[in-house]
Amino acid sequence: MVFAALYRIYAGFINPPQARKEDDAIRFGLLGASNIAPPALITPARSHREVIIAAVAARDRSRAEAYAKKHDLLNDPSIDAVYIALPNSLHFEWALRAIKARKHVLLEKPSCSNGEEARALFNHPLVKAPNAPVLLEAFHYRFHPAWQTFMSLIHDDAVAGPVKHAHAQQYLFKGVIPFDDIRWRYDLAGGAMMDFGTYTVNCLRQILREEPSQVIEVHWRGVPSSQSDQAGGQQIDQAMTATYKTESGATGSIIADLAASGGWPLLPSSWTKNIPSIGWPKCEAELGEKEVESPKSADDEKHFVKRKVTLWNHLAPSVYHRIDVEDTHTIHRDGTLLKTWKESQNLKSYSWPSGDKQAYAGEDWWSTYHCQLHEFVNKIKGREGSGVWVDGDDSIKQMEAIDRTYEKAGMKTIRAKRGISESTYDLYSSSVNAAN
Ligand SMILES: NC(=O)C1=CN([C@@H]2O[C@H](COP(=O)(O)OP(=O)(O)OC[C@H]3O[C@@H](n4cnc5c(N)ncnc54)[C@H](OP(=O)(O)O)[C@@H]3O)[C@@H](O)[C@H]2O)C=CC1
Ligand SMILES: O=C1OC[C@@H](O)[C@H](O)[C@H]1O
Repeated sequence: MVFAALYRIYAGFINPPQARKEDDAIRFGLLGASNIAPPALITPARSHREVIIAAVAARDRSRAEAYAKKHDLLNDPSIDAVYIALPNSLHFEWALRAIKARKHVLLEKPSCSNGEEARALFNHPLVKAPNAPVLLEAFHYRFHPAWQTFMSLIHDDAVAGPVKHAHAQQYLFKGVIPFDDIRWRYDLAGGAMMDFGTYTVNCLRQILREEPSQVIEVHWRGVPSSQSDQAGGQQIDQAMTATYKTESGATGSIIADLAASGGWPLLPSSWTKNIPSIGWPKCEAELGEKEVESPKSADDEKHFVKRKVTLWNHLAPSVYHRIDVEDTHTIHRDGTLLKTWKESQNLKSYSWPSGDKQAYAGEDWWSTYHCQLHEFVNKIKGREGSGVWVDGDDSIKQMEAIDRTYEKAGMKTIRAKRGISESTYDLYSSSVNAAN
């Protein structure tokens, strides 16, 4: 098991097999010499026949050249698609510019700074037009078979009742993110909710298949005062927890902590509060009871199943993950409980099950980013693909859910300030006018 995991790390993130490139491969340009581009695009592109990383644009030419050299990038002006891994506050502007230039866009999450920008971007006439460039918010985890298997176990009508509660959590050790990181900058639309929080809310929306429209409670922790000046005052959330309710009455909870510490067992919390700690990343769904057809019950009896499904490590499942399914069975007669038992299974899903519609050429070592790139290319090439996608309406609703959470946290004015800047608004309105 350990060797298999090491191999998946090596092939997926360090040294994938080099593919021979097709003549009509998509030529990507990178916007920003970012830390995430190597694992998210440059490495998966190495083993993709139809992707070439052709150029990198950075604020400083020598930095772009050094980055291109380090990652062995060609310099080619004929770009078909761009990968935008800039600070969050620049996503809207640069996605708009790229779409205007008719480039396909792989846009890092969160797609924009807020719902206002997301509505303007994803409803833009150039994005809605027939033959518009492909625009995808990079929720990479959704493209991996582990996530899709998790989804099918939750939404399997044969045994699964309605989702009653969803939970998602992600932690990073305190100290992992440097002091001057973009995540701690209010002016760059940083914050825990914008970063890890955007995944956890996205997971909730996927599990619930409904919007977490009501925010019940939010707690957040700001950056330490030593850091708050550069972060933009006490306006940046280092961690956030929130609970939600949907229209149908289902509930959800999230934990997003970019600097986790304390909570060590057996030791007083005053000793450990500054010691980095970690919680496992996981997503959980608790489903309502479902009556099932069953050979285990007599004619006058009813057989119910209540399911709970947990996916451990949804964010990097190609390294390791586990899906725990716990089904609680009950047999009733005339409303009286006769018998109850539990059935548990642990599943893994590193590639699509054979015979599955989605069982294309994926390898066990494909990272979430590789799976995402595969679908992005399919979309550009007009192929059916696996059917997994993140559409514009989804990305808008996602940003609106983040907005609601910040508003409930009492950070409404902060969110409003993150609105579309004047110069970007000019770019936006001129491109809308040109498209109409
Ligand atoms: N999908 C995933 O797993 C991950 C996604 N992300 C997302 O990717 C984006 C980038 O994150 P990350 O790679 O960690 O960030 P980095 O700080 O490593 O990269 C951001 C890049 O943006 C450019 N940039 C332009 N303007 C500014 C500015 N004012 N301040 C700082 N940088 C600027 C810089 O490139 P240059 O100087 O070359 O112009 C910089 O390298 C974020 O939106 C983040 O949410 C991040 C990590 C993981
Ligand atoms: O998207 C992300 O995934 C990995 C994290 O380390 C990072 O903070 C986040 O931006």
